[in-house]
Amino acid sequence: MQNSLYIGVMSGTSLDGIDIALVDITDDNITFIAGECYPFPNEVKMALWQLCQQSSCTLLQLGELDHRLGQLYADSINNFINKYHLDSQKIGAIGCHGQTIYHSPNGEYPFTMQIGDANIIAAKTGITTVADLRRKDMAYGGQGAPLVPAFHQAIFSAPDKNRIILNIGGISNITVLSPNQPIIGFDTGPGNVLLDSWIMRHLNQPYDKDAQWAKTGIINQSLLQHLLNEPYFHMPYPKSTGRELFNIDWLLKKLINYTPAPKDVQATLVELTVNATIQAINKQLTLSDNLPNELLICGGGAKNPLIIERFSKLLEDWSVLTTDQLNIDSSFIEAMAFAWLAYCRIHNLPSNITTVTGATKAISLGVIYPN
Ligand SMILES: Nc1ncnc2c1ncn2[C@@H]1O[C@H](COP(=O)(O)OP(=O)(O)OP(=O)(O)O)[C@@H](O)[C@H]1O
Ligand SMILES: CC(=O)N[C@H]1[C@@H]2OC[C@@H](O2)[C@@H](O)[C@@H]1O[C@H](C)C(=O)O
Repeated sequence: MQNSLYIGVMSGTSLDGIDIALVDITDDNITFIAGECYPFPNEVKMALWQLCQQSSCTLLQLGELDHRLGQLYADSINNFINKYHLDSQKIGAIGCHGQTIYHSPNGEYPFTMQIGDANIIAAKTGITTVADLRRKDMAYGGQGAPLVPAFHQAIFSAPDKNRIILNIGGISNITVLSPNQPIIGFDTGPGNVLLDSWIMRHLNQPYDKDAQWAKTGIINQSLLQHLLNEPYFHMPYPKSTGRELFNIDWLLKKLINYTPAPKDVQATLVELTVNATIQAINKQLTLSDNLPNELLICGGGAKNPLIIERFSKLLEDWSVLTTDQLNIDSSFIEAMAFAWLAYCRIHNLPSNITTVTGATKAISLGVIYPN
């Protein structure tokens, strides 16, 4: 009998750390078993932050960071295996996203770059590892992102409602599951990336826990409209973005000629995250008529009470929930998705959705690194 346990590993655009999920996957069942988050050591976080912010480094720095992240992923997985007393022989495969350091899907030579050497993961854990999960989609003309919609379809499809899954990580992305309609999914824009950068700049904190600071501010409507004029928000899908566009420099440029108090900027940035998504839902989607609409939120933003409050208020006819309310831990959905992508690759099942990424072919994503 084939092993049905898979490990998924995700470190995302927030640069906060490594999420690991253990998932039991068979042809007709996907069950979350356990999840852990391993924060990055501060110097690794700083090195990644600088690399992503400046988009430049020496080849030596890049090579060493690729190796170091490979080791960090492997050590975190081994800790996870020990903590849950797992037998590595019983793990079908590890699916590791790696760390995106640049994503450029629309240039003359489109590319997406994830680091964290998967050879090291396979060697140190003794488990077959699947990585490089985005580039095959790009080779077929796709955006290489977002990839989670296929997984969302596998676990969240419902015949009797229009369900939108919203992941609010550093960047936000949606998956639209509407009965009898093709699946749509794209990045809506910033999730937490600007919120984190702004509070770091002003209060030297990595994030605004429970929106305590944003709640003291007042939304600046004219700044909000100015931010919402960003052309990315108005581009048709398929589309994907990242820290290359939405970063502190983007925000500082937009703030020229505006002088709100820093706490008001924080409040306005929460509203930007919420409104960019609502604008995308209202202007770019056609949902099946006469069905109830549900917004299902996951990712770190699901822990932000102000974000949830604003969505509930602005989508008053909708049911606004977090995936935790469906008993699926909102912190580990992306990591679960990479376990599932590994399962698909090992079984040679297609795992991209062409209507989402724009690829010309549905294909089994990822490269297998045997141990
Ligand atoms: N209690 C909380 N209050 C407010 N914000 C929170 C809270 N907990 C987490 N967050 C936010 O969530 C972020 C982390 O989200 P997540 O782990 O989904 O990011 P990620 O995996 O890097 O994302 P992605 O790959 O989807 O861009 C933190 O940086 C922080 O901004
Ligand atoms: C290039 C890249 O790493 N993109 C991430 C990022 O983080 C959120 C959003 O932007 C999404 O497009 C994607 O991650 C998830 C896991 C995805 O591919 O679905």
